Amino acid sequence: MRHDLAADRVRREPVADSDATATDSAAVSDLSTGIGCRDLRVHAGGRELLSAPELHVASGRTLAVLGPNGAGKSTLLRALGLLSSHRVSGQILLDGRPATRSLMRDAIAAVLQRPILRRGTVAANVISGLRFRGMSRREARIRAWPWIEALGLAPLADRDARSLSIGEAQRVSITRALAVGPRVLLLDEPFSGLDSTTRADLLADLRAALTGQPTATILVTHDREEALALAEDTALLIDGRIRQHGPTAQVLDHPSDADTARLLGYTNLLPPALTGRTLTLAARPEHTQLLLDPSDSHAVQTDDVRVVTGTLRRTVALGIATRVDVDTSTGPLTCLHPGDVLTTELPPIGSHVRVRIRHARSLITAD
Ligand SMILES: Nc1ncnc2c1ncn2[C@@H]1O[C@H](COP(=O)(O)OP(=O)(O)OP(=O)(O)O)[C@@H](O)[C@H]1O
Repeated sequence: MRHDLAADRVRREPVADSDATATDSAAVSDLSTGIGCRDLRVHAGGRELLSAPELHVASGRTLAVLGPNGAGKSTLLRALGLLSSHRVSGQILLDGRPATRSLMRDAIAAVLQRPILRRGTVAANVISGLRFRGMSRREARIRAWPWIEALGLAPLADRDARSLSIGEAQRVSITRALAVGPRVLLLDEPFSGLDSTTRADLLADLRAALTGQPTATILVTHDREEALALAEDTALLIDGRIRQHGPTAQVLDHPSDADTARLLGYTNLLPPALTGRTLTLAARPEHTQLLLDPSDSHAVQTDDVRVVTGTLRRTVALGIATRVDVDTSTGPLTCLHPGDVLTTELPPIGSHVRVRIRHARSLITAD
């Protein structure tokens, strides 16, 4: 099925060639395909919302733009798609050339946080994107049907779109976007309102559907799991600036400073005064654990393991884990023990305790 879809897309989009679908590192630097920008700046309300000196997503690749609320993720997406109502300067590139509104309109499809469906059936909604681009009803149906099947919507094809659950509606919205064969797919937090199972299924189906397609995809999200599931590359956006950009697994596991550490779940910051190291370290709570046995051999410090001391402040049973908060001389630490830790195993609140930290990452700045 996906092979047919890919072949079909190449027939419709002569600009796409086999190089454009490559997923090796060469594709990352291929500036002649996909979407990108140079010296992009966005201003509104008398301040700069975004500054992106350079960003590029090649055809066949997916970039996740990960950032906290208000970081400028939607601002970036809208500016790249020439959809912004703000003051935008700089250059937007489409397949290596300066983009115009009409070129961009033909090239992109967007999926937003809340699916917007028209009246009519699921099938009518999916083909509406193609109809909007001037295709006859018959041809649009022929083009759209493989996507309806690939995204598992065939059993719902004749259902009234207004009767769908939010997860089903978002699936329709994504299928409609894929069916037009966009050269650029912009996804603005499309999974954020979905329960975890629905979200995981849709992410997996979308990833499979995009594989082999000459589409440059940008996913805006604040969720690390979504970035991991969908994107080969990730950019971390904080306060309107791209702080890190690279292969997803590498970016997610190597925060460079305190802000990116917090964004990536490395919420325990350990200053040099606490660890004796020259740089601040950052660690995830799940890699930070109370040493329950005073003679524990795991207490040995190595390059990868630090042991620090503090005072036990509180414990919270979370069902799948037990959270233990410890106050150190330089600030609080959060430990996460898998499963239930019996309260009888824990020292009393206020006790002097030792905490073992593994997989800590050095931050470039000592903040
Ligand atoms: N018209 C405007 N005038 C002034 N500031 C604005 C305007 N529109 C947006 N902003 C600000 O721009 C910043 C970035 O907003 P944006 O919606 O791009 O963030 P985001 O990362 O997508 O956030 P979220 O995850 O909450 O959707 C925010 O601080 C927002 O308040």
